[in-house]
Amino acid sequence: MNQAAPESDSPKLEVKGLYKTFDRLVVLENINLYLKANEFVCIVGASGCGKSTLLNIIAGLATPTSGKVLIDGEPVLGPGCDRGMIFQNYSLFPWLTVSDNIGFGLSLKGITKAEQQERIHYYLEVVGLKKFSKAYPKQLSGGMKQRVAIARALANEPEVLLMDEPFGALDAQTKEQMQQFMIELWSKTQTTILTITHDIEEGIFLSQRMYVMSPHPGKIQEETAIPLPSDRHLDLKLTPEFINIKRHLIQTLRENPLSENP
Ligand SMILES: Nc1ncnc2c1ncn2[C@@H]1O[C@H](COP(=O)(O)OP(=O)(O)OP(=O)(O)O)[C@@H](O)[C@H]1O
Repeated sequence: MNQAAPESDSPKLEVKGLYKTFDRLVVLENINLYLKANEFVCIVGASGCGKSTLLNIIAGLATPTSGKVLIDGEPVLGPGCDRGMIFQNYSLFPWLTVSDNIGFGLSLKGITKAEQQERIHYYLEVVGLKKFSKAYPKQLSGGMKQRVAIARALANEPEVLLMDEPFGALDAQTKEQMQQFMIELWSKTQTTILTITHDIEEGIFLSQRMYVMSPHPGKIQEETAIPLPSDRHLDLKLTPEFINIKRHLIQTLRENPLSENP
């Protein structure tokens, strides 16, 4: 069920009546969603339901066929510094050190050298990589590379952080460490975060609200509140409250047909 934003609380990010068609294939149909400032929201859905297409449109990397995306009430017309994007494959510059990767966007924005250094140091500290400031990406583990990518996005101080399956390339243990890291980072920075994932547990653990997408065409099937404490530890995944939410979401996703698309 699509939900309009509550009137009294103007959203940080809003998607309104959004459709996307490739040739004659309708990939997204009437998507409506919102994020309040400082919220952590996940969109969960099966492969091929249009999650990446939706996130790319929100990022301004693709255009909708109709409908709009608003940040603080202003329409998104293309990529912008108000949105930081994290991809599954880290997308770091291999020839730059960790510090230079984090500072890359800052030098392009004309920020003074002194402020660049200040932000680099601050975000190195936030992601726990101070000792690796001079290392190159190839010297880092997958989880560390993703923390550099997150620090680089945050250093630009975006209004919203968008993450596309950010831990999908990591092994199970590192993935859980990154989920814990992300919750702590979110409490520290209070960034507004929208993540897409096909991992239901990850979605529940990270978010305050979730949107479930159904395929053919991609629609918002349900909005689900996650009424769990905001101070979360991985053991939360073993509690009856967590398992009940997981059961509900699994059953909701099972109502969907199998994907016939690539
Ligand atoms: N540029 C494109 N041209 C034509 N069809 C496309 C294009 N991009 C995506 N699609 C189609 O849109 C549908 C949704 O793809 P999308 O990658 O957004 O889904 P997804 O939910 O993110 O899947 P996954 O989790 O596997 O990445 C698929 O059927 C895909 O083939």
